[in-house]
Amino acid sequence: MQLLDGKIISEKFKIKISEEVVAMRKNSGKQPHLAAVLVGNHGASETYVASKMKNCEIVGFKSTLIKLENKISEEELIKKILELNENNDIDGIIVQLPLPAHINPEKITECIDYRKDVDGFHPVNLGRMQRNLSSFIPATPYGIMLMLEEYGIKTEGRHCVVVGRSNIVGLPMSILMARDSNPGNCTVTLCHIYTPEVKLHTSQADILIVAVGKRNFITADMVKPGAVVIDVGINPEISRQTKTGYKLYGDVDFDKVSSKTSWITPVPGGVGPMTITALLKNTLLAAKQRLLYADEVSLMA
Ligand SMILES: Nc1nc2c(c(=O)[nH]1)N[C@@H](CN(C=O)c1ccc(C(=O)N[C@@H](CCC(=O)O)C(=O)O)cc1)CN2
Repeated sequence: MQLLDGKIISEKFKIKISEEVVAMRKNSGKQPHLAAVLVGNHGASETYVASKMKNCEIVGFKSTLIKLENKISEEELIKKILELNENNDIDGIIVQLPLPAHINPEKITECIDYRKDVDGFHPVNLGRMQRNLSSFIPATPYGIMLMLEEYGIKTEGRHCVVVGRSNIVGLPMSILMARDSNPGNCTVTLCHIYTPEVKLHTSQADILIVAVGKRNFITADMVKPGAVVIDVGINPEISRQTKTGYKLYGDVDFDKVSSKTSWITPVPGGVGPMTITALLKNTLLAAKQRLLYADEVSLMA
């Protein structure tokens, strides 16, 4: 078993991004700028957004955090996003998920200018991605693709099983792995938490990607010997010893599964850091596109 180390890979990518930012600033005076909208006081979201802002600083981006109250109306939030769309200094916009229950995330996603949608959640980006056209790819699946590429994992002709069909991870992941690309060109099965006898599918996977948000969902008997296992789950649990603080667990029973695999991601330190790095790459791309095609209607080639 070998570890797919997201921490190491993400550091390598961040060095490359920083170098590109230095060159961009020197040649054009432009500095990529990410705006993050955080609604309410969701603890984990606050941590993730803080990490995004810190990483922007590390690679030399500008960043703006817009913190809004939990009780903000959908209309007010849309108004805020439309202002960010119009702000010429901002290249990328993200709205941290989940949103409070009274706000429809689909409606919010569609309000973001797709040319600034560095989360890649807008239907235009999803459609373009499915057609293998230039687009922003959702950060977690993009981070996984970068990791597979970096470690030289062969995907072509292999059977990839994705468990979890969310719009931000499972669904786009299944599209990317099926696309005519490298990584990609897999035979893909997309399962979800209600798929009957999910083990019948997972145990046939050469590449198993799991994003269901349930600790120990994948046990050793569900994994094919020699499989590549990518664990997207982040499940915090209070430490049993200290009863204070928490430890993070994935969706895969790492201790029992890892010895059966050829490659596996740890949690933490696997997919999570790559998610942030992929967002930085998307923001840099947005800034480059805006610089190149400042007066064009469409920014995508
Ligand atoms: N607008 C978005 N909302 C959400 C996304 C997203 O891509 N865009 N994804 C997730 C959360 N997420 C990013 O926002 C995210 C999750 C985890 C990590 C990460 O670095 N995890 C670390 C552990 C961090 C910790 O100690 O808590 C790891 O796995 O090593 C980064 C980003 C939902 N919402």
